[in-house]
Amino acid sequence: MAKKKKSELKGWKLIGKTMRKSLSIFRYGIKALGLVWQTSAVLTVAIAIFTLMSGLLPAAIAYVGKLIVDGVVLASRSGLISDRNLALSYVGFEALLIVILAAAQKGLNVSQSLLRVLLGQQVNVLILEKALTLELAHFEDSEFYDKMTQARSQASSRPLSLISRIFGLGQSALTLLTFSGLLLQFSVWAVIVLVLAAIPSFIAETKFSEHSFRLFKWRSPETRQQHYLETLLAREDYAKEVQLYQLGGMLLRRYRDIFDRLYDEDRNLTIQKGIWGYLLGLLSTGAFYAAYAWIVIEAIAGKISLGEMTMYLVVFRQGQATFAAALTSIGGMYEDNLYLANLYEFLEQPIPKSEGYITRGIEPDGIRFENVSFCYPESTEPVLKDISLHLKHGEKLAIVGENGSGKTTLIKLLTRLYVPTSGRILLDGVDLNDWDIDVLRKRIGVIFQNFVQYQFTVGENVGVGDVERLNEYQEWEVATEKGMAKPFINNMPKGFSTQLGKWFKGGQELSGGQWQKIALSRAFMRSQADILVLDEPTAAMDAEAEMNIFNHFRSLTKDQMVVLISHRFSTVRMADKIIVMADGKIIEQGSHEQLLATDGRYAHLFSLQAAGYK
Ligand SMILES: Nc1ncnc2c1ncn2[C@@H]1O[C@H](COP(=O)(O)OP(=O)(O)OP(=O)(O)O)[C@@H](O)[C@H]1O
Repeated sequence: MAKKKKSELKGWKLIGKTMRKSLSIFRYGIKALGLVWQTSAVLTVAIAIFTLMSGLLPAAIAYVGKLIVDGVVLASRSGLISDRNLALSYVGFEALLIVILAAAQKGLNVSQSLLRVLLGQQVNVLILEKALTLELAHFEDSEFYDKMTQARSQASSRPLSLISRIFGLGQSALTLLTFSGLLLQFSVWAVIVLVLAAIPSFIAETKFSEHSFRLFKWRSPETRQQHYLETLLAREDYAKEVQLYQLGGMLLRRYRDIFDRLYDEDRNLTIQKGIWGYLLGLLSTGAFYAAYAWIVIEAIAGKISLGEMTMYLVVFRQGQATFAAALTSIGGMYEDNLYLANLYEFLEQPIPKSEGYITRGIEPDGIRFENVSFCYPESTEPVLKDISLHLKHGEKLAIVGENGSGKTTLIKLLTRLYVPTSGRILLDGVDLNDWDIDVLRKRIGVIFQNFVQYQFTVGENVGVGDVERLNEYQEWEVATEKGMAKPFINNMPKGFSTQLGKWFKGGQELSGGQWQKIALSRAFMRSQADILVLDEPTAAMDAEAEMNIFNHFRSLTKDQMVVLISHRFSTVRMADKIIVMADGKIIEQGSHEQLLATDGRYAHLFSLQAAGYK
């Protein structure tokens, strides 16, 4: 008894699970519909109307088919002209219906194609807008990156696919309902056979959808790896090293290996899907021919007319195909939903909003680090430990220290790309976190070691330093003068209008030092900023350019606070204040003279470098 109850309970649970699963296919339907409606209300309405027409017409056509056959039989028996004309008029009517159906189907196709393009753009913009709100830490988090890649890879086509399938389902439902109406006149059993025969393929479809989505999700890291290898093999900036180190063969092999692994899984899935599809299709075919034989027997027995026989056969054959298509649609919707869940997971990822709203400092105190420590996310090892320093307005600070000592990290905190794990950073007496982020960012001009080489014109490459004055020629001139880029730009045939980089037609490549001069000019372009952060700004420049810049450094940077990272002591010595970092800590600080007098780490490094020049 208890056993029976247990198995009953199990049965209910299974039914509940299946129901939930079936209902879940509509979960993102409303969202997708909203998205599609937002993209183009006109096209959405057009698709709905064409769907309705395509749903209703097949039954009408089948019915007219019956009228034609019966009309032909009648006319051949009676020999009357009026009967012949009636049969012919049915043929004409059917032709008209077919023309309308074809128009509706074409209209559906065209509207869907247009909507697909618009929707693809809309979803991609949504994804990119979201990407703009992300913090640097998100980009460095591989799991999150995977989510974004997944969202981008397919989701632009999925919302339309879901909507098309929902509409398609509606269309199939209409066709089936009208077909069932016709078929019921024959026998209710025929309707039941029609429905039952299609169910096994539905179950298989849902199962395979889930499986293929899971594969897609697991594979995200591999797919990204493949993209990366493609980039290494096919991008101009990697080509040099790939050729000279003869990496091509090895990279291509890795690329192939990943493909082979993925292909094995794909092949298995496709073969399984094919075999199951075939076997379950046999069931449907068997059911169809059983019903066919039944209808034929009834016609021979004279219980139905020839016209009715033709109609039932058409209805049965088409009805079965429609039913199977509807169930496949449901399987597809299930798959679309899984993908859309992924897209919305990405789009709805909560991003902690910057709370800061302060736009003015309390006192002109400059920058102050108070016992700042920092660990990178997902790491417990502090990269900065108890950093305290003060930089007044107009002062120039240089940071020196061995590789990996935390210099760049310190400026990432100063520019608020990251937030300290403990301690605080103040600007003019206000915690950086309390500053309005836009106001704060406007106050800072920065070049990182790995600044971006935009494939834009020379002028724009400088102009991006202050996007509000992106195209102001006068400003480009002033900034490039300061950044020592003016002479070589003047020598270029199109001056500031020269396209840089090799990606686009007519692009010209620059040398490493020339790029760096462009980057430095970009930082000077932000002349309204009162904080200038320069991470190795002259490492690639020739000695003369470097000396020129630093001889005029004070007049170039006027009253700006400057934070400069450099391994070159000739540059560093010009700063008002120098801090020496080691292992995330400040081990010495003072002016060049003070630090030399202390005869510590700085003095040692300075004398090493000076000796090298003797
Ligand atoms: N995004 C990151 N996530 C985790 N750890 C990082 C990240 N960036 C840097 N680190 C680690 O932080 C430490 C300090 O790096 P940082 O780039 O600040 O050094 P640096 O002093 O600027 O070195 P260099 O002179 O080579 O430019 C290094 O040990 C590095 O491995």
